[in-house]
Amino acid sequence: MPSMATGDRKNFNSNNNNNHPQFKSGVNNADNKFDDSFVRRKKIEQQRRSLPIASVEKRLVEEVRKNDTLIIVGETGSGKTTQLPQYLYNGGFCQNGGIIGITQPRRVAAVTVAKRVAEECGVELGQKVGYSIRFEDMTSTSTKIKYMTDGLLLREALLDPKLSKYSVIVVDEAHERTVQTDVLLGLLKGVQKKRTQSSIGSSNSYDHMKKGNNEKERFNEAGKLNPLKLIIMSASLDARGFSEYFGGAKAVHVMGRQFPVDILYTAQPETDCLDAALVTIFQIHLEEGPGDILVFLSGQEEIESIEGLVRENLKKLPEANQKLLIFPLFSSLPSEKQMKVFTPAPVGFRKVILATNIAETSVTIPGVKYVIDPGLVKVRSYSPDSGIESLIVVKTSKAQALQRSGRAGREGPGKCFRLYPESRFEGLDDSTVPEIKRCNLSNVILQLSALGVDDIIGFDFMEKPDRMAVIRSLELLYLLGALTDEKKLSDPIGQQMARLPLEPNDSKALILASQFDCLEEMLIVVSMLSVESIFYVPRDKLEESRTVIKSFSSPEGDHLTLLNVYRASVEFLEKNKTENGSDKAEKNLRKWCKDNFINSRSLKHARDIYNQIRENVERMGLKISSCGDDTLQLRRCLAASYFLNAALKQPDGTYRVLANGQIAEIHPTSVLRRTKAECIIFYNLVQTTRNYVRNVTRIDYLWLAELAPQCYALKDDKS
Ligand SMILES: Nc1ncnc2c1ncn2[C@@H]1O[C@H](COP(=O)(O)OP(=O)(O)OP(=O)(O)O)[C@@H](O)[C@H]1O
Repeated sequence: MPSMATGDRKNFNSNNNNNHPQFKSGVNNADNKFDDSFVRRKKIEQQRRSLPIASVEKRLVEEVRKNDTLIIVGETGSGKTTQLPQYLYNGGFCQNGGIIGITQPRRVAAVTVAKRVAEECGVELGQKVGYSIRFEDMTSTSTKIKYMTDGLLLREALLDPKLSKYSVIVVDEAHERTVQTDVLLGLLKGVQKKRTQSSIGSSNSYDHMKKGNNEKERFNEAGKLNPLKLIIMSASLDARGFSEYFGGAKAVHVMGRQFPVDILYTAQPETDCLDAALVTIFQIHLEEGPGDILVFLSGQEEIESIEGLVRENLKKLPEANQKLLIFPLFSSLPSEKQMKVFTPAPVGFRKVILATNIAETSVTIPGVKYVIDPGLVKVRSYSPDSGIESLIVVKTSKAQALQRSGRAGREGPGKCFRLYPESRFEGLDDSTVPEIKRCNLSNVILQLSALGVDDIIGFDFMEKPDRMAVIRSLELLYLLGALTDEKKLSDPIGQQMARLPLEPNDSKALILASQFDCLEEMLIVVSMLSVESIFYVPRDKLEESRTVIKSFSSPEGDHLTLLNVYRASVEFLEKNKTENGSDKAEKNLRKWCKDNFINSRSLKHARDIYNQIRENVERMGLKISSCGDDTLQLRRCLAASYFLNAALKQPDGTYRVLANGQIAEIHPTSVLRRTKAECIIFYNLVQTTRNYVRNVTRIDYLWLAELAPQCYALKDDKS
């Protein structure tokens, strides 16, 4: 655990190679008291006009008109994400009823950018400007500029293979090369071809299109679907690679950054990054001028650990120096708490935001002037040999470092403190290894199969995934019964799995649960697992929370514990509704959550997800029945669905994953951490300093051969 002696400092070397002209004064928190909506609109207008991209608006619109595919590279903060869609809208790209769709790799970016653009346009969010992310749709029939996650657009392609409602699609932050982006790029290439060739008579999508209001107008005079304009965008893009992939597509560079960012490096390598981050936070707080601090950390654990340390150290400072507000930001944090980060600090206070890389691209956090970058990131990693996907901490790439420093200097000049020497920066990889090269591909394969792509190896990927990883994922889908011997989507299981917006294992669990008569319970379990951190325990209440949380614990494991929490909350809510009415009941539920150390937003999110998946399975005609208190059925169903995540206890108390021999421990947050069941199934494996399995349930070893004979019948893995 890092500690900080008063007076600790880090020595930084500055490498300010920004030869930028003098900048205008930035927006300052102190202005807030004058912020009425008129002043704010004026300020926004002025800000928009001063963005580097503003000077090339006409040229960009012209280039999009002339080229079906365009690659745009421009510095972070130059205005690509917020401005280009507005330019295209004003340039008439929505006139024929089409929509401009902009994809983002992350939900938080899609939401916050849409909010900003709606504000810039002076419209209500969800009208002309909206966003759509999994389980949350903030669009309407009037939406013309739609921000969304790349995964969401992929799902839309399942229903409308020609993406016919879009006139333009902008793939933003393409440098991140998430697996969804890569699949999307291949798909969009195909869509462009189809759109160019299609005509009313032969178009399958015409029936689909007739349903809309103005949709017929999207056909040109020759009766063809208008071509799809495709824009690939980023600050740190290998423009040549993308251009080659798109058959020599034109690349344009938007020059200039709005404000300079001074880059500083530590003089020496840091052995303890958390400690270095902590010292740097206080160094900035005590020595630098006004401005908020954004710190990039690798995960929730590190964030919570630093949060506690900052609080402790803050108390030791004179009262005048204690005006530092701490905001965590990570993906499983309830969205309400995530959004708090974006509200300005009160006058005289400084914010410090402790974030994972969800704050790395696209987002502008108002007030941030200082960025602290320890240079590490947690990524998905997949071993085709073991078939196990895990999370590991690795060094960032140069592109990521650039994106991180780009979060400063958006409203005024900024500083980025890299917690490593400059020589290490030089040695970093230019760009991040595409996720498709390091993740389990079963979901991608399932989605592509549903789109009629059976030959995954032959699919037009920008970079081909590892052959072995494809084979492993095909195997998994085959074992789950989603694919036939001919590698086609099976009917009905594969078809049903592809229709559910979930990972293949979860979809299979729901389908099987209808046969095990426990779909009601499995819907709850899968929804609760989708939101990750249901319990929220402040650091100073660890002891107290243990007793409270114990009242929900099931000796059978975490899945049943989550079920207990959900059921208890529904019971509380229903009873309260009868006594106090809906609004009061919801309010009381939030208090109940707080008293029980439950994250109320996560629980609400789980309820929303539950309702949505329930609708999905109802539409699919699955039988929804409940096993009541017969939880044996539910555990057997979990074993039948997550059989590849089965593990056996070893004499030393660790567990051996049966499918690949990997050794892991039960995560400290699991209710089975102390009881040590003989045989378990787990939901996921996390690799930090050790291997941990999370969300664990006790099962009977013999069930595996009975319920998953395709995997276990002939083996005797107990030896
Ligand atoms: N929510 C916001 N609040 C205040 N200013 C904002 C907000 N969103 C954007 N801006 C302003 O608009 C500028 C351009 O933002 P935009 O996201 O369009 O840039 P970008 O070129 O896409 O950057 P990046 O490559 O980092 O995503 C920012 O630098 C900032 O000055």
